[in-house]
Amino acid sequence: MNLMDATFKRLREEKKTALIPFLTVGDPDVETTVDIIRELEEAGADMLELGVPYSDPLADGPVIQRASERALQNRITIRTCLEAADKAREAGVRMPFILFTYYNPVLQMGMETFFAALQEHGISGIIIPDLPVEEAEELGRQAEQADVNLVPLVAPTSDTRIERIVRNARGFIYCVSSLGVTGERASFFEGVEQFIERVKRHTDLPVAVGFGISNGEQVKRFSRICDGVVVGSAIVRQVEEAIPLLDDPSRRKKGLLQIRSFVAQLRA
Ligand SMILES: O=P(O)(O)OC[C@@H](O)[C@@H](O)c1c[nH]c2ccccc12
Repeated sequence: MNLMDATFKRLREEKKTALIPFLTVGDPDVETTVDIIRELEEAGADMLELGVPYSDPLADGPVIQRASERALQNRITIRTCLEAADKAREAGVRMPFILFTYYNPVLQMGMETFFAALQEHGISGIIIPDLPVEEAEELGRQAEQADVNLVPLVAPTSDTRIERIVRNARGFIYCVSSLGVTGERASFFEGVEQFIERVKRHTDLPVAVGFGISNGEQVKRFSRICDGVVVGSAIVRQVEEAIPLLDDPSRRKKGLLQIRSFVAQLRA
């Protein structure tokens, strides 16, 4: 059991749903990312997806694509993301970190090096959206040895493959609420709750939902049936809109508070 598992256990005892933000590391810069991580925890985040910016974010909508472009100007790599995690720990942040990366940067780093680095930096989980299912088994084994949870994504179209996808999962199951790319959504398809219930029948692990969730109403709706709710684009947009404040030392605190209050109202 690692910090992520212990956190889900505590939240279940408290009958609370985990609020799981996603942030692109290095947007607008690493120091600001560390400051934002602290604000997110203060605002009630329970664990955090640390996004490794990537040049070809196929599954991402415009908000996160723009964040990746800004972050890539700072040449952010998996290693810089792990260093940012360390800096957040040094700043007193205690929540579990989930490294979110496309598969290519992992292949470039090499599996052994990648998992050794995750272990060294105390990363509790990884999400790799474009990980081929046939490679998930081997990667799951290496993750298990490093005490890192390989969190699988299950899409509404995964139907017959849900069983196979969740079989060697650890940590939690990430139900993708909608088809298409990430990005705030005003509504979700009719059967989204039934889809989540179907996934829950195939696993004893906590089940979280993400994609499109952008306000307190939607968080509340999914908190009724999920152990976790992921919010990415809506928060990344807050970061984007706050950049002029964050870049101005005299208004930086105001920018950070703007992001914090957005996340706090998601929880309310
Ligand atoms: O941005 P949204 O719509 O709130 O969705 C969460 C999402 O940002 C995060 O989990 C994520 C970022 N990039 C992804 C690519 C695929 C699946 C999930 C993701």
